[in-house]
Amino acid sequence: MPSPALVIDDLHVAYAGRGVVDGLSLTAGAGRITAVLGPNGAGKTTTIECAEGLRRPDRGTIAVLGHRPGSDEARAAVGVMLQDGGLPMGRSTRDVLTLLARLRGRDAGTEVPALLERLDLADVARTSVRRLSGGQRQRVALGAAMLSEPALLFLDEPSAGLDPHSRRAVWDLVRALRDGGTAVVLTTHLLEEAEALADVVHVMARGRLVVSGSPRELVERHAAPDTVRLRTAAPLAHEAAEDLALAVGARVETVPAMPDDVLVLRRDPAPEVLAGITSWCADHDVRLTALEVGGGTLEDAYLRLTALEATGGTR
Ligand SMILES: Nc1ncnc2c1ncn2[C@@H]1O[C@H](COP(=O)(O)OP(=O)(O)OP(=O)(O)O)[C@@H](O)[C@H]1O
Repeated sequence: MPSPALVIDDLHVAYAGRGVVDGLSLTAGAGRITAVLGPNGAGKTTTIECAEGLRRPDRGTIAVLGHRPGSDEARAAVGVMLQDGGLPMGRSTRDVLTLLARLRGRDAGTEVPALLERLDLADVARTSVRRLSGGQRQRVALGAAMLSEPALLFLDEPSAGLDPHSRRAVWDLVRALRDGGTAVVLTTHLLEEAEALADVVHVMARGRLVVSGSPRELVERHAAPDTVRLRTAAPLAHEAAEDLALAVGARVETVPAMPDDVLVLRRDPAPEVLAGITSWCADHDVRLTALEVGGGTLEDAYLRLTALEATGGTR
């Protein structure tokens, strides 16, 4: 078996004496999408910056295709999806991609128009990056990363802020890179994105690895099997969610914080429980917009794993 494209072994990083990465070890393989997940402040960015050679670890080793991060060999092999700041704002979409293609000695005349089509950017080929929408810029950044054909590509929330069509287009491109043999390392807070893309997920919390596995393994091992997920036209307040749970003998797992969030209840989804939920909603003038039962999602597994970590619990 070929050795992994990225090997992180016993990484330690402290800022002003405060440890933020604490003995982290993980790998990412060629031809695989590896997602690194974790709450804000878990140490994901710090870890990735060490792997990119932008930050020196205090302890531990990192090998990028066998090379030290930041070395010429590692730099030649690594691609990073630049966020807004890295793109030349005054140049047109086509110019940016053409310049990069030429720098890499590629056939810009053929490849750039094809890439613009693929990224759904043909209509804004002549528009300056400054005038593009956030989602369009995101796609230019991904196109730029693709042109460099890296062996190891770091992506930070590649579909953040994109509409659903563009998000799916970006996911297809990321999968195509993976299928071409690139080792893709993805950090994201969008669990749906990790579930759709990742072959392997590493969950971090407080600078440590909590668990690793495929999305399916994590769901099977860590998501609650008896789950009822419901969405309402307006998010339910905490007390209302507790009242509903009490009415049907369930436990509140997650309360919605944002308009599109789901309320997750722990309960065997027996017919009388579902009937109880709908009649509670009718009695309280609450409009149900979605009701799902059964096996959990990666989001359920993640929320349970990171909640356990926060309270120091065991799995
Ligand atoms: N340059 C720095 N100086 C001091 N502390 C820092 C610095 N960079 C990051 N930190 C701290 O290190 C911890 C880990 O930060 P990091 O950005 O790696 O987390 P993260 O998992 O990427 O979080 P997020 O999901 O919010 O991006 C945080 O507590 C952060 O405040």
